[in-house]
Amino acid sequence: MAAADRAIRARLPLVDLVLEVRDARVPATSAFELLHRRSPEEPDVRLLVALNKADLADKSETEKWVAFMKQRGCSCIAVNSHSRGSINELLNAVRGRIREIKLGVSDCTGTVLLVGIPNVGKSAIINAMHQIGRIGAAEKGKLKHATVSSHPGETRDISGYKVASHPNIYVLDTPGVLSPIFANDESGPRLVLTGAIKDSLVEEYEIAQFLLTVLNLRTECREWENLNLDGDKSSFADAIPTRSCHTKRQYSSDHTQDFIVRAVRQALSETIASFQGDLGNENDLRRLVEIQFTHLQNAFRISAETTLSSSFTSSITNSSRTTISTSNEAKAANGSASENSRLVIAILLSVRPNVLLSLRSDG
Ligand SMILES: Nc1nc2c(ncn2[C@@H]2O[C@H](COP(=O)(O)OP(=O)(O)OP(=O)(O)O)[C@@H](O)[C@H]2O)c(=O)[nH]1
Repeated sequence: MAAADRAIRARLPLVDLVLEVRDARVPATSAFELLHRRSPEEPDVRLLVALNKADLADKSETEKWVAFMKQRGCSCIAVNSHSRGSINELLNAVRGRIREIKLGVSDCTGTVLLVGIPNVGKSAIINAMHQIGRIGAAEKGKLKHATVSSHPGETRDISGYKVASHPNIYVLDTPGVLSPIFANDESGPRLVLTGAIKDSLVEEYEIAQFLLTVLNLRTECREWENLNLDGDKSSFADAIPTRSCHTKRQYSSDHTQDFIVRAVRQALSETIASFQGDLGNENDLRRLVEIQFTHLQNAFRISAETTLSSSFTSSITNSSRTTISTSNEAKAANGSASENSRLVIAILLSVRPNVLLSLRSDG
C-alpha cells in the first residue's frame, strides 16, 4: 500500500480529473484519505466523487450525501456499476468535466485517475465504462480487463483503460489504499462489514457490539417477535463453525442457518421488548447491548468469559483514533476469541443483510 500510495501521489498532479470512488453505504468512512489530507475543507476542483454500490445503500441517505458534497463544492454522483444506465450517467459526467477542463481544445485527450480504498468497486466501474463507452469495436477487443474480486486488495498495479472517444478519455485504475489510522472506533466494523478490509483485522466482539448497536436503533427487530423455535437447542454450539482468518464459513445445512438466525432474532426481540430504558440515551443503549450479549451467550451456551468493551457504545460519539495494529495487539491478548467468534458469526448471520442495506450514521 505504501508503494501504491507513492505511485498515486506522483500521478495526481499529472491527470486532468480525479475520480474518487467511495462506498455509498459508508461515504465518510470510505473517503480516500490521501486526497483530503491537505485541505479537507477545500476539495480539489478536479475531483469527481462516485458513491458506488448505491444499489446496496439507503436511497434517501445517498441523495443527502450527494447534496452535501455538492454543497461543499465537490461534484458527486451515485453509481451502481452493475447498471448500464448508471455507468452511462457517470461517463457523461466524466466527459462533461473533461470538456470543461479542456475548453477550446479540439479533439483533446483527457486523463482520469481512479482512486479509492480497497473493494469499493473501482475495477468494476472501469470495466463497465470501457464496455459501455463509445470506443471502436477493434479497440475494445484489444484492451484487457481490470480484475474484479470480492476480496480486497486484488488490484496491484496501475493500468490505463480507454473509456471514450471524442474526446478520448483514458482512465488509470489504481490499487486500493487505506490509511492505517482509523478515524474513529466505528471505522473498523464499518470497513469489515462493507468488505474493504478482512474480518480478521478487527476484533470479533467489536463487530458484534457495533451490529447490535445499529440493530437496536433500527425498527426491524421489533418485528421479529413471535418466532417459533423448533429443533434441538443442544446442537447450536456444534452447528456454529469456529472461524479462522483462512477458513471460509461453512454451514452444515440451510436449515441450521435459518435456525440460528431465528434464535438470534428471537433473543434480540425479547430483550428489546422487555427493555425499559431510552434507546436514545448512550448509557441505556450500552446496558441493552450488554443484556443482549448475555442473552445470546445463554442462547448459544457460550461461557461468559468476555465482558463487553465498555468504551464501545461511548465510541458512537467519540472520535478517538484507533489503529489497526492496536486492534490486533488487543486481539492477541484476548484468549477467548474462538468463543466470541461463534457468537459473532451467529449475529452476523442474523443481521448482516439489514446492516448492509444502510449504515445510516456514517459521518
Ligand atoms: N452490489 C454491487 N456490487 C458491486 C458494485 N461495484 C462493485 N461491486 C462488487 O464489489 C466487489 C469489489 O469490486 P472491485 O471492482 O474488485 O473493487 P476494487 O475497488 O477494484 O478493489 P481493490 O482491488 O481491492 O482495490 C466485487 O465483488 C464487485 O462485483 C456495485 O455497484 N454494486
